[in-house]
Amino acid sequence: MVAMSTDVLPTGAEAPTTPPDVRPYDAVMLYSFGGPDGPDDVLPFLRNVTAGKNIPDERLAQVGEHYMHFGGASPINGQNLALQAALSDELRRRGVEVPVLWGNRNWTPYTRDALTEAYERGARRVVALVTSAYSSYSGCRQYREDLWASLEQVAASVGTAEHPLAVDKIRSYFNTPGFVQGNVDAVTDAVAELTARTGGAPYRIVFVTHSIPTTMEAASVVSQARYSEQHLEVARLVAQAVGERTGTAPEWDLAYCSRSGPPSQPWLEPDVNDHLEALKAAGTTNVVIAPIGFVSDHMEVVYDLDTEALETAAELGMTAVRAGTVGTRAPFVEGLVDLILERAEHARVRDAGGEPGPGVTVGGLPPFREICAPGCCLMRDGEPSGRPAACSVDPLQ
Ligand SMILES: CC1=C(CCC(=O)O)c2cc3nc(cc4[nH]c(cc5[nH]c(cc1n2)c(C)c5CCC(=O)O)c(CCC(=O)O)c4C)C(CCC(=O)O)=C3C
Ligand SMILES: [Fe+2]
Repeated sequence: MVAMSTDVLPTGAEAPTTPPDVRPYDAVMLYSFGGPDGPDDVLPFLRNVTAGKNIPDERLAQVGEHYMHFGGASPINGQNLALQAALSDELRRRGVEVPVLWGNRNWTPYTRDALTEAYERGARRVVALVTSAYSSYSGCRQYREDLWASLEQVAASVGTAEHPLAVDKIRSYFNTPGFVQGNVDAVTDAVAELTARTGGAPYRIVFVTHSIPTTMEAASVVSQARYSEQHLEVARLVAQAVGERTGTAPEWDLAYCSRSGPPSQPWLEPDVNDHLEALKAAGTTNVVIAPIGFVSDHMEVVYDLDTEALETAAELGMTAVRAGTVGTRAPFVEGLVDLILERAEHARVRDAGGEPGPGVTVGGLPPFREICAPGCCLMRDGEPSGRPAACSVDPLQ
């Protein structure tokens, strides 16, 4: 006689599928930077971005000019609409019923309007997904400060003393499988294109991100690894995976774009243009430029890289291919949905008085905090910002 087991499903049977649980959240907010939709928006947008900051008029005129090359419209809004649709589709595919809203810090649709709409539609608990994968003042805390200010505005407009809805934030996701895989796929495609153009000559990968002041870099260490270390980790993982896929071991570097601020203020270097020059002088002629610092083809990518850096490379006689950004690539979108569901599970555990397990990561750095530590990313240019920030242990720290 063979003992029959009743607690094991017979081979080939489908497990009953219950959709993943997104509770306690009743809305997702894609939370982005914003950008102008046309020439008349450019100046007011730049005034929003630079309010209270020490950016010389000269630099503003220069950046305004970059937008004018593209009809006065930033590509970022269309890219966010596409990501919003892709996230909605992926959530629906998994059977998760939750609206995906979109709110920006610096242009319409503004965060306060997205949150007011969410409130009016009955949402009380929202999970925010920032369109920046890395932690620093610019990529994390500034979003949290603007979120706090937006929640104050929503409270004022609906007439409550307390914030009428609670917003949690998805952790910085640079070291998660979907973001890294999306970049591996994008760089692999670029290597294939470069190889087709050069006949397989040796090449180098120049990873690029947004430069920040060195004071902001130093303050980003509170977030578990500095801004530059976060990028070096992604670069290492991507170069290694691309090497495995292509049967090469590509050499690589990390360079920076889009610096602003007065020349006297140190920012992270080398600038990508200077770096291409140095590489050429040292004998490199073929490069893939991989903008791992950006989740889609923002103005920094289409202007500072596609216009300026590719021009520099051409002047130097180099063959350069700019790799895509993760955009709406499937591994990235699926990874973001995994993060939304992970955050929901962690919120349920905390609500029940428990301590959630660690989030999923790749590589050697820890999962970044979901609830920011006191003083996290506090400095922009050497001074504490002095503004309350949402999604932290204490909004005033
Ligand atoms: C780290 C970082 C990210 C990545 C994280 C993230 O994605 O959020 C980012 C994103 C973006 N930055 C953007 C635009 C601008 N950033 C500026 C100014 C600054 N950025 C900084 C850093 C970052 N910025 C810093 C340290 C400054 C100096 C002033 C300050 O301390 O804040 C200025 C003012 C003019 C200038 O100085 O260039 C503009 C117009 C856009 C929209 C682009 C589009 O339209 O496609 C996006 C996505
Ligand atoms: Fe910026």
